[in-house]
Amino acid sequence: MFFNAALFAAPNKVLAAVSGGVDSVVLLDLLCDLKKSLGFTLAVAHLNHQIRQSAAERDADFVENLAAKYDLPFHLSVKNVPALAKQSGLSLEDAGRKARYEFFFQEAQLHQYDTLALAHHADDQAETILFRLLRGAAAKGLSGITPERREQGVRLVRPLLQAAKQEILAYAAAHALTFQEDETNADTAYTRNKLRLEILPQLKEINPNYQEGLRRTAEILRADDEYLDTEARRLYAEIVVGENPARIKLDAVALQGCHRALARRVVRLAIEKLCGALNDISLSYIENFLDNGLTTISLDENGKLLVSK
Ligand SMILES: Nc1ncnc2c1ncn2[C@@H]1O[C@H](COP(=O)(O)OP(=O)(O)OP(=O)(O)O)[C@@H](O)[C@H]1O
Repeated sequence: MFFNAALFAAPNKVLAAVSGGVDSVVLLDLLCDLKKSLGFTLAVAHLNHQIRQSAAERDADFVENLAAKYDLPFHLSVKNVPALAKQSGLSLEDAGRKARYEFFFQEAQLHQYDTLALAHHADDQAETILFRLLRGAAAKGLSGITPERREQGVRLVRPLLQAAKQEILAYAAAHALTFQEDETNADTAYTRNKLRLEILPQLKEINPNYQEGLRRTAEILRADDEYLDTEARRLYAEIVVGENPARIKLDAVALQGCHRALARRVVRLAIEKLCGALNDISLSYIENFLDNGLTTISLDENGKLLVSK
């Protein structure tokens, strides 16, 4: 299935996250087409990360013009991601992701969009799973990108998750769609690019259906993860002894006494409650927290994560 149209229905108010790259340009074109037959509401959101100034402005202008071409409302935010990364100690990639999702949720809530559509595709899925596997990950990380989930009252959907990059490029060519190229995508100094450009093609030679194998593994792990997550949420409610938007304290004895599989999840849940949609928490961070008998997670005034006894 190239595009999962079943994720959309008439009363939906959809906000499409458009970076200007080919994936989200194709997503927007498909959504506009579907809107004609289903009649849902559609708008475009773009975040200017200010990472490479001239390219960032070029992308923002491009997406604004694209929204105008389709006659859609356009929501823009500009965030100084390099400064945010410095303040918080996050990588540029993580700080950009955090800023992006905060903006998407804010806009969705402000304008009552119930659905946020993102253009992740099958190659992103394979790349994400392998990247996390190499770095060390639990079932949640290896269950990959979810096609549909709910967060902060908004439904996040990825209708292109089963589409291969080649199919997306072919659609763009067939419909004469123009898009912006990200020059850094070709730079194999970045691990993710090296995976995408060098390793994934070799995996394809070994098994042309490797993406399907990874997809199936991810699906099984997702079900395991959902079950354990429900248990962890129940446990969290029992062992949290203090909770406010900047600080969470867990009961030390209860945390040390429960199974490591659940303890890891309780700590992750606490971090997610403080950091919102930052979903790439490293496994070693959580292991250190538990190994050192820590109980408290907090955010300093710059949004930096701190842990203590
Ligand atoms: N600057 C942006 N403005 C609006 N939407 C964006 C922007 N950057 C990315 N997106 C949306 O997020 C999707 C995923 O982007 P990308 O693959 O660059 O991010 P990622 O870091 O790999 O994934 P994620 O942010 O979900 O973890 C894009 O297809 C697009 O829908």
